[in-house]
Amino acid sequence: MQTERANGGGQAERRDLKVIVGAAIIRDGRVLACARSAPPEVAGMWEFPGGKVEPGEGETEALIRECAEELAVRVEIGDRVGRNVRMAHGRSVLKVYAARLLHDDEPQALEHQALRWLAADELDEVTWLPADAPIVAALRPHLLRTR
Ligand SMILES: Nc1nc2c([nH]c(=O)n2[C@H]2C[C@H](O)[C@@H](COP(=O)(O)OP(=O)(O)OP(=O)(O)O)O2)c(=O)[nH]1
Repeated sequence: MQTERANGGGQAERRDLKVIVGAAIIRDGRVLACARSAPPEVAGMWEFPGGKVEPGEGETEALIRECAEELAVRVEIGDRVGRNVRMAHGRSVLKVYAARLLHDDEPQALEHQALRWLAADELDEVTWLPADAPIVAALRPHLLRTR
C-alpha cells in the first residue's frame, strides 16, 4: 500500500519504501558472497544473501528467514555494515547487517549459482551488484579487524 505524507516543505514523501536486507555472514575473517542465478540481467553477479522484508516482519526476522531459505543455515544477526543504499530510483533501500553462522551450519547454494568465502583482499575478485559497492567498501576494514 502506498501512503504519502507531506513534509515541512509541503512535498510528498513516499512511505511505501521497500526494504531489502542482506546478511554479511562472516567466518574467520571472510565474508560469504553469493552469485545470483536470476533474473538474467543480474545472473552471475554477486550479492549478500537476503531479500525483501515482508509486511509485518522485522529486519532481523527477515534475514533469519532468508538465510534459512537460501542457504539452509541458522544465523545470529549483528551490527549494521555500511550505510543505507537507495535503489530503484529511491523506491527501495538496501540495509546490510553483519551475521555469524550458528551451530556449525554450512551454507548450501539452494537458490544461488555459487558461493564464495572472500577475505578482505579478495572482495574485488567478484562483480557485486552495483548497489553493494559502498557496503563492500565498509566491509573491508571490518574483515581485517575480525581476522
Ligand atoms: N539479497 C540481496 N539483494 C540485493 C543486494 N544488492 C542489491 O542490489 N539487491 C537487490 C536485488 C533485487 O532487486 C533486490 C532483492 O530482491 P530478491 O529477489 O533477492 O528478494 P526476495 O528474495 O525477497 O525476492 P522474491 O521472493 O520477491 O523473489 O535487491 C544484495 O546484496 N542482496
